Amino acid sequence: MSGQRVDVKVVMLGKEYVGKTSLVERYVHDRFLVGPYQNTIGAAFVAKVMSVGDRTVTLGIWDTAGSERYEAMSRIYYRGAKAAIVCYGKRVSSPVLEQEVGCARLASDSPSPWLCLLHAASQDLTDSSSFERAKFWVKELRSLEEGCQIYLCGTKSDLLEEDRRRRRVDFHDVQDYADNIKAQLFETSSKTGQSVDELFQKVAEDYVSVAAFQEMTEDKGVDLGQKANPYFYSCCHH
Ligand SMILES: Nc1nc2c(ncn2[C@@H]2O[C@H](COP(=O)(O)OP(=O)(O)OP(=O)(O)O)[C@@H](O)[C@H]2O)c(=O)[nH]1
Repeated sequence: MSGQRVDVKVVMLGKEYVGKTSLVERYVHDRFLVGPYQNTIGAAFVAKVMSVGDRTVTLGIWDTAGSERYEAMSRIYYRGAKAAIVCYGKRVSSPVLEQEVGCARLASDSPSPWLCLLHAASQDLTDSSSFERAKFWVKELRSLEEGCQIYLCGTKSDLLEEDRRRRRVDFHDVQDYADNIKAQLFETSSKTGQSVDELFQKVAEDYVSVAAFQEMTEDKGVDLGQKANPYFYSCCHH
């Protein structure tokens, strides 16, 4: 990656355990890692080269740590980002969590496996909502990073496929919220790969559209007809 130019800085934001690292893993390496949950410390960076039509676009993806302990660091990583993928998870009912929590406990190398169990449980069973945390990041980005396009991402959709009653964040409520903040909404599964490529492809396509629009306005002035597109519209305000 050294010397390679990154076209689009993308930052992954969202509560711990929501599935940000898994999303990046699925997109970049097309794999879903099973095993004990390993929280991100600080942030991780990866770049991926992709095509949009006849253009080559390099996404530079910063995967931040979801733990509130690292909140100040996440702020450093979203500076100058052109796109933010803000993740929220559907809260799921206890059978799945018990399974996940159990895995964390059994597989842990920790000398105190019960501490590990309690830690994992507190992240979902007693957690109010990762959606609230997503809103927190959206608010920050809106006020501090106006040039950053936001993509809301509902993760772990495979868990819902198993049982629709597990849905805790209503899709239509989120869609309304996404419309209000002019964000695009995706529901993904890193386990099955559902909509993961589409999400990152959209990020790159939007970058190419905006770059083309900027070139056009620099050369020929603004075509007001283009402002019917909400993405161009918000772009014109930056
Ligand atoms: N079933 C299912 N589990 C998932 C999915 N994505 C992530 N997970 C699981 O959820 C747990 C947390 O995933 P991570 O990707 O590490 O979460 P994160 O948001 O990066 O967490 P932090 O690094 O703490 O911020 C792991 O045990 C994953 O295997 C998914 O799409 N489906």
